[in-house]
Formats: sequence, structure tokens, C-alpha cells
Amino acid sequence: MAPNPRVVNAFRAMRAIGITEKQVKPVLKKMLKLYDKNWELIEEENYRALADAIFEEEEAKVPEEKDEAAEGTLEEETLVSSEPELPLKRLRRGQDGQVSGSPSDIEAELGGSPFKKSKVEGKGLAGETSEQQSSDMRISQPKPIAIWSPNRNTSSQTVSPDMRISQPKPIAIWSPNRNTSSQTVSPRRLAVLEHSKQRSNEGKDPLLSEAAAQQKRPNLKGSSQAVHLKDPIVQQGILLSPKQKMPLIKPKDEPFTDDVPFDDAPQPIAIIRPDCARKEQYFNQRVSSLKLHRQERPASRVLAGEGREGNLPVPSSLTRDSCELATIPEEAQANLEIATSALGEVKISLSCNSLLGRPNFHMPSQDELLKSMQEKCLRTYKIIDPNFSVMQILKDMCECFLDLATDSSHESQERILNVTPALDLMKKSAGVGAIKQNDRIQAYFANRSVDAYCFDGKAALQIPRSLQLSNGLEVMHSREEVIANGCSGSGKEKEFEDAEYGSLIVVPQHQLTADEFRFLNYHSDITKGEEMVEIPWSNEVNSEFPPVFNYIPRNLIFQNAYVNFSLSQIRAENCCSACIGNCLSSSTPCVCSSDSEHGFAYTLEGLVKEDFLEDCISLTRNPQRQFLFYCRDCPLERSKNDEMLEPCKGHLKRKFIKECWSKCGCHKQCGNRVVQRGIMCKLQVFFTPEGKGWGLRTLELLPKGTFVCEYVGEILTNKEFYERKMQRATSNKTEKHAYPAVLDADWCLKGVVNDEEALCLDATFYGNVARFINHRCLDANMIEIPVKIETPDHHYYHLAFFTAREVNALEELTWDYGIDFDDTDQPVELFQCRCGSKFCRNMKRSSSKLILNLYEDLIQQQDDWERG
Ligand SMILES: C[S@@+](CC[C@H](N)C(=O)[O-])C[C@H]1O[C@@H](n2cnc3c(N)ncnc32)[C@H](O)[C@@H]1O
Repeated sequence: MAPNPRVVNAFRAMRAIGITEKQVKPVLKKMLKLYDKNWELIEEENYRALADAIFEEEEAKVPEEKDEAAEGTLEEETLVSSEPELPLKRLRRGQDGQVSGSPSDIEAELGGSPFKKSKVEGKGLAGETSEQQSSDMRISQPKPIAIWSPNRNTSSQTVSPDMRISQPKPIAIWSPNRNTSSQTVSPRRLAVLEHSKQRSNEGKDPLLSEAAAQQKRPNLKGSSQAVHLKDPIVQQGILLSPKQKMPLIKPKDEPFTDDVPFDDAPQPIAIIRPDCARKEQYFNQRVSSLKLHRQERPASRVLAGEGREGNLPVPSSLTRDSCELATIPEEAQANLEIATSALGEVKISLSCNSLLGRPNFHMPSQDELLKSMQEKCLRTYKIIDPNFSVMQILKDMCECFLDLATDSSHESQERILNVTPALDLMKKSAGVGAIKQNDRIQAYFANRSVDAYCFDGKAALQIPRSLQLSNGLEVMHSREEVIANGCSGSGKEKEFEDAEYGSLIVVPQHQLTADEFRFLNYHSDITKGEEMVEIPWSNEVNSEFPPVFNYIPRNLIFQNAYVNFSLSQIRAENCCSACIGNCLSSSTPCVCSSDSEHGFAYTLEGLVKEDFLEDCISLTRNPQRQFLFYCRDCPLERSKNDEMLEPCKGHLKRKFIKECWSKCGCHKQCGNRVVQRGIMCKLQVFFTPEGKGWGLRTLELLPKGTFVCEYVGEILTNKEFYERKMQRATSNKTEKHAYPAVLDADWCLKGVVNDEEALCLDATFYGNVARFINHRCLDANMIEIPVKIETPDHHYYHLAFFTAREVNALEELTWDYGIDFDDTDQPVELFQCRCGSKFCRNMKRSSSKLILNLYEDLIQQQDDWERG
């Protein structure tokens, strides 16, 4: 295998400063592991980090050399060794530039590094007052540490759960202030570093050279030998991985000030103190800070006296005081920060404070986080674009940021940019999974430049373009309040009034009830993940939410229904145990074929065969022409009143589909197993504009004979259902009910059907997506067919919906409930039919003659339609 050119380059660079491959190899390996193969971190500044690490390794190996190297720093070493440091304490001090964040330090934090710990200066900064030092000491209290390492599942290192709970400040920002670290080094190493610096500055014109920056940089450390090394950033809660380090800089929004005692200030949970000189050296800062969710004013602002108008940052060229101490108060819920380097690297940092009361806190992997975030977005914002990805959103954001930051034609502050241009595409797609009341969610602009749109529930935030500051720095700073879908409490208008520059409040159009909120959060896929496919919902008509119910993908017995699924009950003649593979491919139909006339009901493509389907359609649509069965002692009538029995109104003798099942020898993918595989079509629950409430539609073209879904609900005896109906009538509830399906297809086969076997399905409380299918008189585009799967007992079967014709994408899927609108004594609530069919039985045209004529019309219509 050809050697990795990056490895070769690393060797070459080290060789140039007198380090052999043998020395480089082990250290490089460790660094790659430590930095998650992030070569940029190793390569930057001409492999400075690598050189540092090698020297540290070497120094650890040769104590004599180390002693020599430590000349002049004995005092500090003594201090260090006499007081074993707690990790965070060291690191916190690092923020003031006193701790090395070199790989060895970080590895030491991880607990198993052969790297030597960096030396730590024990003295305060030159000119630093004792007060300053003591304030540093105050913030250097040991804190829980968690190490975030993207892409590593095992990257969490936590300290004391109690600490975690009591100090829920999980915000950490990688400090770019490696130059502020002061570390004593051996002369040899110093020489090499100088060499390295020179090399790294070669050809980097637009950037200030490190040497130049060194000159500009105030000599804060008081040591001419101080070499500035990488510092891990720490915050009271978290230490970030080296991967998340510089050269990104925290918004420069607050001057550093030491004169306010920390005790008097709100307790900071994030401190970012980039080295000003370093900022000058490396970056044209473009920083955006978006504060989400009612964030309080940063404590640092309080510390700084909140002197500046409009939160505009102080130019970094001021003094050391202009170094930032940006703190985020405990109450802050989320803080978004964006930073970029002149090299075009953009970093988005989101910190939030939501650990309170979460004793089981652990660091999730980045993959886990993204997945969970994606799911949450899909649920909350009802995005159904299959390409939706949080990562993509973040990338888009970076791109937009760079566009904004680099396009000089965008002079006007009025200009706005889409963070997520892809959302425009979504606008064009069918409205899904959300309320679409207005294309544009009501948004208040506290001060121009911020906008929000909602296209079918997908919100596109727009951020203000960067502000051109007089000192040439471009800084974006916007506090933003987004309250979507009523998820937040009241008082938003007040917040709007108080909003600072660029603040945004998206006002909810609809205050959710607890049930709706629950639904919104958990059911944006109406199936709750129970099906193979997700089924979103959409309301483009009003602000109603889908009814709350329990989604079940399979029928469940409520109480008294007798359903026997035992294998022993399936006799040899009821299963094809000798079959192998796909029963449909066999030359002779096996015992599981649905009937002798048509053989199997399905085609090899998984559709119901045309002739079988036609038989079912004509049987359902023209019952007068087919056989109806009349019971002598009708279980339906019995369930209503078994003392004064009404005569049976008739039951349709239906054709059954029989599917292979567990006792069959064929393959699970056998073509005679369709319904049992569950929903495969792209469906959507939507609010119908015709006043039928919610309905179901397809999002894709469905050929004739396609299995759409099963009618799933609680298996009740008809007696139980009737009792339910009575209870509902007395409870005065006006909500819509799912229409029950009576499983009466085999009643003709039995002399007397007892109550436990006279079953129906009720999807009102427990059901699947079929509970949303609306009724259409006669020419519905779906037909229900009884399907036997697990049990040869005909009194229990599955009721499956198949398309009765080709159905176009976005067409509503309908089913003829078989309802007689003139019969007030039905097991179901009657409704004013709005099916829109010209065969509607609810228009007082329901004489059987007229129906018959209409049926002829329908047949003709269907023939015409099929002929195209
Ligand atoms: C099985 S549910 C269908 C889903 C229902 N539309 C909803 O919003 O939950 C049956 C109920 O929907 C309504 N419905 C169904 N078909 C209808 C039609 N053609 N015209 C008017 N309302 C209809 C009736 O209220 C009926 O009781």
C-alpha cells in the first residue's frame, strides 16, 4: 500500500527540524488517535503540535535532559509537584494562559497517556495583581469534567455524579488562546519551535506571521521564554476534545474585566478568553452569536457594565481588557455561536444548559446526537424531506455564513440570507406533517434583518448579515427568540418588546392543549414507528391536530372476543408445509391458494389479480346482484336487544384471500404473503377541505390491486361494541369516532354465531392509519377484502384495503363503509355524507333502482377510465 502522503509530509517536516522517523512514528500515532485523525490539527503551523508532543515524549524519556530543560523553572516545577493538580484546575488556569493543552495534557486528562504532563507555571502573570490571581483561583475549583469527543462512543469521562447534578453547566468552548499559554521549554525545543514558526509563516501572506503577532502581543506573561501552546478549553462543566479547538474564536462581545469580584457577579458557566493578539494574528473574526430561548443577558455584560449599545463588540485592538470574558448565565437555555477564521473555516457551537435533574447524564456519541436531533426535528417541525439532515443544515449554515461574510456586494444591513436554502425546495413539495395556516409564520422584527418563514411547517430562519464595524472586524450578533408551535409559555410579546437588536419571536398560531402537545411531540409519524414506513400528517386547512389515539399495527383483543391463534389448530389442509420458496412460482397452486377458480389472489408483483379484484368489487358495490346472507338469529341484532330480536338485515358473502403463514414451508418472501408484511405505500394523514375531518391519502401513484393497509383496531364482540356505543351516547361526547368494521363475512357459513365469535374491529382508541379513511359512496377507490392469515377460523380475519383502480399521488383514499343513511338504527353514528360522489346515498336518491342505474354508470365510467 502506498504510504499516506500526509504521514510522509509529517516525517519530512520533522526531519527538517532534526527529528527522526522513529521518534515521530509513535507520537504521531497517538496524536492521530487522540485527534480522531484530524490531520489539520496536526499539520497546522507546520506540525507544531507534533513537534511539541515529540519533545515532551523525549523529555519524559530522558530525565537528565528534562532537568536541563527545566532550568530556570525549578520554582514552578516545585510548586506543581507539591500540589497535585486536579485536572480542571489545571485546565482552568490554562484559560489564563498557564496550562499547556498539548496532546500530552489532554491525554493525561483521559488518564492513560504515556505523554508527559506539561509543566505549569506557578507564578501569576507579570503585573497580575494578587486579586486577579485569587479570582483565578476561585474559578479554578475542581469541577466535573466530561470530555467530548465527536465520533467516539466511549468518549465521555465524567467526574462525580453529584457534582454533575449540582453543577449543570455543560457549556464548553474550545479556547483559541494557545498563545496565551505559558510554558517553559528547553532551549533546544525553543529553537525548534522558532524554526517551526518561521516555516509556518512562509507563504502565508494574508495572515500575520506568528512572529509579527508575537511582537504585537502584549507581554502578559513576563517571560521571554514563554512559548504558547495549545490549550484545551475548559469550562466549569466540560472539557472539549482537541478536535474542537482553535483557530475559532469566541465572539468578541465583552471586555475582560478583573475589577468586579467574581463573588458579586452572576456565576459564569462559560468563559472564553481568546488571546487578543492571537486573534489579530490569525483571524478576521466574523462571529455570530445567536441566543436561543429566552436567554438572559450574559453575566459578562453585567461584569462589563453593559456599557456598549446594541451589543456591538469592542474592537480587539483595544487592550488586554478587550479580551473576552463571555459568560452565559445559569438560566441560559441555549447559546449558538458561530466563528470563522480567515482561512474560511467556520465553527458552529451550540451550548445549552439542560442538565438540571438528570442524574443519568452521560456523553452521547456524535452519531447518537445527530440521529436523535434529526428525529426530534422531524417530529417537531414535520419535515418529510427524505434528505433532511441536521448535519446538512449546519453545513448550510456555515455556507451561508461564509457567503454573508465574504460577499462584499452585501453592503446593506437590510439584506438577509436563508440559512437553509434547501427549504425552498420543501416548499414545493406537498404540505406535510404540519399545520399550514399561512405560508409565513407571524414574526416580529425587533430590528430588521431577521425573518422566519414556515412552509408547511418547515421553518427557515433567516439571519442578519454581518455588521461592518469601523475597525474592520465583522461581527454578527443577534439574540434570537424562536418559539415554535406553541411549545413555549406565554409572555412572548413582552419579550418582543424587550428584544434586542435582531431579535426574533415567532408567535405560535395555536396554543396547544396537553394532548395536542403530546401528539405533536411524539406522533408526527402517526404510526409512532410501529410500521415499516412513516406516515406523516398535514393540515393545510386549519390549526386542528389529529385526534389522539393509540397506534397499533396489529389487531388486539379487547376482552371477550374469541380468537384462537394456536398452531395446533392449523391442520395440514390449512397450510402448505411441503412448499418451498415462492408458492406463486409453483406450477400448481398449493392449499393456500385463495380459491379454486383464481388460484392465488396475488400476482407475482404483489397486486390482487384483476379478476379476483373485480369479483370483490362487484360483490361489494352491487350487493343486490350477489348473495346476501340473512341470519336466523343475527348476532348484530342480538347485541342491540336480545329480548325483542329484529330481523337480520343481511350480510354479504365475501370472497376471502388466504395467505401462507408460519406453518407453511415457503419462504417469508413468498408472494402469497402480502398483508402480513404490513404497510408499504407512502401515505399521509391530512385534513380534508370538504368537511370530512381527517382523511388518508397516498403520496405516490398506486396501481390497481395494491395493498394499502389493513383495518386495525380492538377486536370486540358486537355486544361489547354496542355497549361502548351506548356509553358514548350517554357521555355526550361529540368527537368523531372511527367507523367500526363488522367481521361478518363468514356468518353465512355458520348456523348460529355465538356472541364471542361475532366480532368487529373498533379503531377509535386503538387503531392504525385506516381509522382515518373516509367513506365514499359506491365509487370509493379502495375495496376491503377479508384475508385469512393465522387462523383458519373464518369468524376472525383481517380486513385489508386494496386499490380498486389506479390511484394518483395525493388522491384521497376512500372506502365505502356500506352505510345506509336512512337507517338510524345502525351500529355506528350517522353523519352528513360529503363524499362528493355522484352516487352518494346520502342525497335522498337511494332507491335501489336509482342505485342500480348509477351502478351501471359507474361500470361504464370505470371502463372508460381504464381505457384512458
Ligand atoms: C373512520 S372516521 C374517518 C376519519 C375522520 N374523518 C376523522 O377526522 O377522524 C369516520 C368519521 O369520519 C367522518 N366521515 C367519514 N366519511 C365522511 C363523509 N363522506 N362525509 C362526511 N364525514 C365523513 C364521519 O364523522 C365519520 O364518523
